[in-house]
Amino acid sequence: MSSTLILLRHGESTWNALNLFTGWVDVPLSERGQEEARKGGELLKSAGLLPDVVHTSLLRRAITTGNLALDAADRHWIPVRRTWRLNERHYGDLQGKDKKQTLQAYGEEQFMLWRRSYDVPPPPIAPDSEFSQAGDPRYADLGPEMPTTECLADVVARLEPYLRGPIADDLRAGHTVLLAAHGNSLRAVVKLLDGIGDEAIAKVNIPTGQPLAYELDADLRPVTAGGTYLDPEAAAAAITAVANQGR
Ligand SMILES: O=C(O)[C@@H](CO)OP(=O)(O)O
Repeated sequence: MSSTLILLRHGESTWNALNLFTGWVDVPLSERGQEEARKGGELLKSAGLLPDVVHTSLLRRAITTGNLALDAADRHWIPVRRTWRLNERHYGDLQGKDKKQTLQAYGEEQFMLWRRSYDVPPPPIAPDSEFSQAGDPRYADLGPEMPTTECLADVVARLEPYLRGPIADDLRAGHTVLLAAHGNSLRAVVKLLDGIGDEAIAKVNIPTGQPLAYELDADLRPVTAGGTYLDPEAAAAAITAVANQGR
C-alpha cells in the first residue's frame, strides 16, 4: 500500500522578513506568510491531496500555517499532534541576530558552516539571554534533552524517532499525513527520506509555504526521489531566495 506525506514549511514569519536567525524563538507569521499558508492549502485542495492528520512543531509559525492551510483545504477538522521534535533547529547564540550582519562579521565560510554544515552547531545560547527558551513551560518535560544549540545532525537525531514512530504509524494506517514545520527540521526529514549524504544536504533548501508531496511505498520509501512540489515554479524561486539569505 502506498501513502502520502506532505511537507509544508511555515509561511514567511516576521523574523524571516527582518532577516533574523530565529530557531526556537516563537515569532508569528507576517501578513505575507499568512497568505502563503492559505495558498498552500488551496494547492493541496486543487491537487486532491487532502490530509487525514497533521503533525506540527510547538512553534506558532508552524501551528498557524497548518491551521490556515487546512482551513483553505476544508480539512480544518482533522486530528492534530504537536511535538518539539518537529521544532526548527535551535540556533543557539545566533537566535535574534541579523543574518547579513553575521555574514559580514564572521565571513562567508563561518556563516555557511553555522547555517548549512551538518555537524557544526553555533555557540550555545546563555540561559539569561532574551532569546533563550530556558524555563518555557512547553519544554518542561524535556529535562536534559533541552538544547541550547543544535546542528542539523542533532535535529536528525531528535526527529528520527518521531518520523519512524508516530508519523510512520499514521502512514502505515494509509493516512495522508501533513507535517507543518520548519526549514531545517524539514531538511532533516528530507535527508532521512531520500537518504541524502551529510555534505549534499548543505545544498538543500526548503521554501516557505510550498507543499512538497512524497508518495511513499509500503516500506515508506519515496516513489519519486525528492518528492514533488505542487507549484514547482514558485518553489524554485523561493528556494533560491532562502539559499541567498544574508547576501
Ligand atoms: O532562522 C532560522 O531559524 C532558519 C529558518 O528561517 O534560518 P536558516 O534558513 O538560515 O537556517
